[in-house]
Amino acid sequence: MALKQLNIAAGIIRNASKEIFITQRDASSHMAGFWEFPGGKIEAGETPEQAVIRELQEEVGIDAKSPVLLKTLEHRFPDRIITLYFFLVEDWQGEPYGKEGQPKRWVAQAGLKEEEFPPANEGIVTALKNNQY
Ligand SMILES: Nc1nc2c([nH]c(=O)n2[C@H]2C[C@H](O)[C@@H](COP(=O)(O)OP(=O)(O)OP(=O)(O)O)O2)c(=O)[nH]1
Ligand SMILES: [Mg+2]
Repeated sequence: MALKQLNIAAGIIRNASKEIFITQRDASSHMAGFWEFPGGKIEAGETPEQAVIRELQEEVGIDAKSPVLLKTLEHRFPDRIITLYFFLVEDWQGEPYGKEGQPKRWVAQAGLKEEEFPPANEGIVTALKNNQY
């Protein structure tokens, strides 16, 4: 069986106090219960930047301005290969919230924990913790 190939755009929403807005994945979803940077699948005909702007409107209710691509990571799960495009979002309109009813919280960048995120996020979480971005 061919592996599913998914392209995902996610937003690292960071405020002036160096806190990052994260949300928890639904119990019924892939990677259920893990915390994530809000985002989702890049649709046909969309650029990763267009996708992250749309996903942040849909999931957390903000209009992201000038997202900056920080890092692209590929991860192979038993049933799928995903490519993740992580964007830094420091400029937006609105106040992020769990628009789909998902739990959310602001967490200090230095207090991020790799084990709270899906395995594909390890590289980006470590880089953020180490103040690489
Ligand atoms: N948004 C997001 N997804 C992540 C992260 N890390 C990670 O492995 N993923 C994986 C989990 C999922 O397999 C995939 C995201 O897909 P998704 O289910 O959120 O897609 P979507 O928002 O378009 O949702 P849907 O329309 O299919 O319900 O990427 C992350 O930090 N943020
Ligand atoms: Mg999503």
